[in-house]
Amino acid sequence: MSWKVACIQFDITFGSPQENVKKVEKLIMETVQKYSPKIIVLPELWTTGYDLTRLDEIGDNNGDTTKKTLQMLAKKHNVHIVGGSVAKNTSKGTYNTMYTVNDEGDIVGEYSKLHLFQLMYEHLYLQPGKNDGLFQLDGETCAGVICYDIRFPEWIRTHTTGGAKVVFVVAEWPLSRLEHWRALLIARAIENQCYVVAANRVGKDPNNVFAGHSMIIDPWGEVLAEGLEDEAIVVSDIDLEKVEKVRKQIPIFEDRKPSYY
Ligand SMILES: O=C(O)CCC(=O)C(=O)O
Repeated sequence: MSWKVACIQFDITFGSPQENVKKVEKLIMETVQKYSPKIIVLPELWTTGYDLTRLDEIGDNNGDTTKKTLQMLAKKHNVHIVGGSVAKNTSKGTYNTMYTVNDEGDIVGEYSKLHLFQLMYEHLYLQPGKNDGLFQLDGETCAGVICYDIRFPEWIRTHTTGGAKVVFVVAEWPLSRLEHWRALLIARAIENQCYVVAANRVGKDPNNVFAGHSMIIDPWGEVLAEGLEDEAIVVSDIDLEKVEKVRKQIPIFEDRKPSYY
């Protein structure tokens, strides 16, 4: 199985869902026209940005509007969409939630960020998720995680021991820690012998400048495509058979000693 994947890295208008939805509709159309990808990946909190103090007002009730929008776009353009994440408002609080929709418009994945990033005050405004990020696309097991999650190798390992061959990462990662972003993503790909497909926003908000540098990394740790710090579509083909090849060459999953860890 080979897929063309496209990460759309763009600047998010702070606290303005309507504007951001319009922009994403246009960007998805352009991406499909230019590259015909099988999968499109969006960044974290792409409808609101980090306007955390106003999430009650600008978050999405149960994610309903986001789900409808992504379903409509996936069907219209015949593309799977790993829909970044949005603020989902519920009676139990607000979650930072990723929806994945297949090209038939079915919601195949819903994951709410588990590790909340205290440095950006997420723990004061958001609830941690309780489910894993595994989902199926074209019969292949994939996983989705959100930004700070990549600092927790045990979490990503849970997904790859659960069968994931591709780990999608969606983020609003600041430029000041760009080298952490790059190193952590490459390490997660090497240690799990999986593809890592990571979409990060660019631009700035009142508190941060964001790094961009969306990356597509193969199971050997080679960077197949990488953005810079401006708006871009980062595209590569990924061949899922390479996961098996690398796992045979250095059989990490066979050689693990989980009873000692
Ligand atoms: O871990 C980091 O340095 C950045 C994490 C982050 O920005 C986030 O989770 O939103």
